[in-house]
Amino acid sequence: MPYLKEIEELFHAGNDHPSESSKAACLIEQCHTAAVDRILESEPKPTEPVRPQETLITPCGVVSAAQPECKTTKPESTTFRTARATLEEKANQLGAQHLQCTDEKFKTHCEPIAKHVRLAMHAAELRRFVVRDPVKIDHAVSVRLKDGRDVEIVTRSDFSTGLPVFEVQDLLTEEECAAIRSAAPSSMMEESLTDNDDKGQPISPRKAAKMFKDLDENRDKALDAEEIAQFFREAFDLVDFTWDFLTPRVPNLTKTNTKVRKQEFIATNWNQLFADAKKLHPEWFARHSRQTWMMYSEHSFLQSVLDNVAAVTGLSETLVRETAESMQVLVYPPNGGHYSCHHDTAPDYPDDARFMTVFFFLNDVTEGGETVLFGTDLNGTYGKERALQGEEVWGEIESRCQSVASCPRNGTMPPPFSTALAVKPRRGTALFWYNMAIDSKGQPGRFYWSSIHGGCPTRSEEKWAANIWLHNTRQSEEDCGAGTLAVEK
Ligand SMILES: O=C(O)CCC(=O)C(=O)O
Ligand SMILES: [Fe+2]
Repeated sequence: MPYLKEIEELFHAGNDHPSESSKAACLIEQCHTAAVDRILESEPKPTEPVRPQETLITPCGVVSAAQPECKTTKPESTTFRTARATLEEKANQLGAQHLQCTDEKFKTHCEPIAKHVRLAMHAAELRRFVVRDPVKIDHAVSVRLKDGRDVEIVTRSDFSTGLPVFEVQDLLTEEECAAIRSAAPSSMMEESLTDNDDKGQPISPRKAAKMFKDLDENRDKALDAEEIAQFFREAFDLVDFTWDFLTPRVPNLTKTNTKVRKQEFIATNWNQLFADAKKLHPEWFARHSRQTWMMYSEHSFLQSVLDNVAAVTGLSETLVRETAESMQVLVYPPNGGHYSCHHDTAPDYPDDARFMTVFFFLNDVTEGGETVLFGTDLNGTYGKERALQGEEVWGEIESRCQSVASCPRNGTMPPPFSTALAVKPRRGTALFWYNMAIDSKGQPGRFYWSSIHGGCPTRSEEKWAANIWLHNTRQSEEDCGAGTLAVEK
């Protein structure tokens, strides 16, 4: 038993521990280490192949300015840590404080633990989050899908331009696009923005007075244009408007008198104003689209779509199935259907965040409807530092990209987004990007503010699209997840 000798040696090496208890602790530690080492050597390869390393980066494998926490080139393996934690836990359960690492004790205590660890390690390996190495813009890698088709994964943006973004043409077949569209008829879809229930009804004076007080942040007893804009954004998802639209609807408001006092605030029928805006200017709202969700359990053909997501992202099929939210299908009406710039996840919910976005175009759109990654900067105009900034910088960028005026006009992006990546919808193409970094523990961690993006207004055609979001935690089937594969018997 080679490991026993090793344990003995290690025990001698740790013998200078002063007290009996720390000696025992040391012994257990060594015992664990030896067991884990042994398992690492004998561990059979997982049944599901792990993707080739050169196309992937592990949490700290590629050191980049966008990942300052990843300074080491050789991080401690997550697998090892998980295995160790499992051992520790099991050892404690077995009352391991008094465990002697004799051959027999090793057999009775460490071996069963080892078996457990082997399973844990396999599971850990399959659940390793990896970020695809973007290499550089236009870098292309070919991947064979399960159905034998070859697709190319092309880097459209990398860390130096703000965010790794990849494009895969024809990841969905024509038939898959058609099947998704017919399974989700637009008539059955819901408005993406929940409608205001009090259509046209005035707000009661008491409620209005309270709202006014909350909105008057600078306490000058009047709402200025910025405070009104914030009110519209928060209450109605109205992210854009013109003064000309407001003046006939708000008493005493003119081109020169741009403040709304309490009396006028109470006298204005804000719900009517909102209803008018909805009818006359849908492009002013945060989004104008309809949507529905498709459960993987109800549409079996989507399982192979998930497998293809695994193939191109480099994540295991297990991880993709466990972390995928149901597919969200979207349809944007012609003439102004859009989704203003936003993040798909928020820094405030690190415990269950949408780690990755995989976005599919389900039809060709000849004009308009581009997906724009507003946080990217393909010419490096703003420098790498911008991607590392927090809310102070990105809050300002977000307020600038919310209006549809930030979208391409005649094929070019207006400043200050002239160098942002804009992708034209093409049937079957998938775009994917990361909403958060993988931290040094191999887990999704720091939020990427630069993942801000949006869907630009449609022109004469409608636009169909779908999202598969991969979370940083397992999604239960009721929560839309795709379920677990029986790989860890
Ligand atoms: O339609 C697009 O291009 C973007 C949609 C989007 O960002 C979303 O659904 O979260
Ligand atoms: Fe989005």
